[in-house]
Amino acid sequence: MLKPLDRYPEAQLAAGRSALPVTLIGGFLGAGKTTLLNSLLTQGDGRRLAVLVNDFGELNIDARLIVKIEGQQVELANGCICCSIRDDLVAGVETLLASDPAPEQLLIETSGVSDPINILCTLNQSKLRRRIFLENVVTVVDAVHALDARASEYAGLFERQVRGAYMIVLNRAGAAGAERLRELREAIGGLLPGAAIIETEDGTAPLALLLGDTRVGQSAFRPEPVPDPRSHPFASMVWRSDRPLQRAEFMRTMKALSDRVYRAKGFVNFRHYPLATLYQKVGSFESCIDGGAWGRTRPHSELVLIGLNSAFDRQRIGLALDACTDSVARPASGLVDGP
Ligand SMILES: Nc1nc2c(ncn2[C@@H]2O[C@H](COP(=O)(O)OP(=O)(O)OP(=O)(O)O)[C@@H](O)[C@H]2O)c(=O)[nH]1
Repeated sequence: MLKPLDRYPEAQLAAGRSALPVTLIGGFLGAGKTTLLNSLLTQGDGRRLAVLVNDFGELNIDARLIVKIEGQQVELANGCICCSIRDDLVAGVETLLASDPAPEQLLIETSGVSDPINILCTLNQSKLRRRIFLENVVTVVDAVHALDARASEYAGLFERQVRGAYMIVLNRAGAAGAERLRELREAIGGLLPGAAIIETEDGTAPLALLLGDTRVGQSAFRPEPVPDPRSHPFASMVWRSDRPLQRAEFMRTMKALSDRVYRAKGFVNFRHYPLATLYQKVGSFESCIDGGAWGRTRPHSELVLIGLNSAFDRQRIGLALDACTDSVARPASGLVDGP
């Protein structure tokens, strides 16, 4: 049997060309894509990695959360690489291909609303077609929240993300419980029979497994036609303020906004706290961790918020957050509409 990391040169020879292997990491909003990517980057295997990250919102928070690597990194924000910013995807990959020294592996983290099949079609139909080689398509599934997707407006997106994968990473497996995991495996099996499924907590999958020979590797991109680019029902906004946030009020407000805001992330400035705080929300899960010193940057808050189009009232969300700041007398915040 081939050792997992020996597999790529074999595949490259079989493909009869010298091409950059690409691994796509997709999955729904907050499923754990960045966490998985960081785990892979931290493990490393000696190859020079290039990373392309796409955030759906106007700010690319992920780019600030990804661990530093030796190789190159390109960040794309303000749209989704599967539909609205396809040209940017192709240009981003081109930039990475041209970097010196040349990368030996490209990892693309898609936005949480991306359809992997659509991305593969874009790459397949681009001038890059012969310069890259599809190594793996990994879809990260949030084991706690994913079953809710089946009865939601984004059920179709969930299905396409699973069907488009070569390998499924079931993240937050510990918190999901055995019964939910069983049900989820069954649902995934129905969409992608025989899928290779790895259960993880905090995205800690062995690098060798993701690049290894347990998946059914593909030597060519998929030829299917590009589906309707308007098919995902999500909207985003950025909320900013220079005024300190009252922490308890902010946490209460974010909870109250749960029916409209599914995903939120960003760095915030809590009153009486000297450091930045990285705030993250995925469904009902929230976390606040140390976001580092402000350094020369003036303390401020900057949050990306994403929710279903049908319930996403930007003005109301903005006003609710404004009301959590120290003084509402001075209008210092700015609202920016996302895609
Ligand atoms: N409890 C728990 N939290 C997790 C796990 N994996 C990720 N998280 C947290 O969930 C939040 C979202 O994780 P990310 O890795 O940023 O998710 P993502 O899929 O990249 O999110 P988007 O790119 O915004 O769609 C972060 O606060 C993570 O620390 C896990 O296995 N268990």
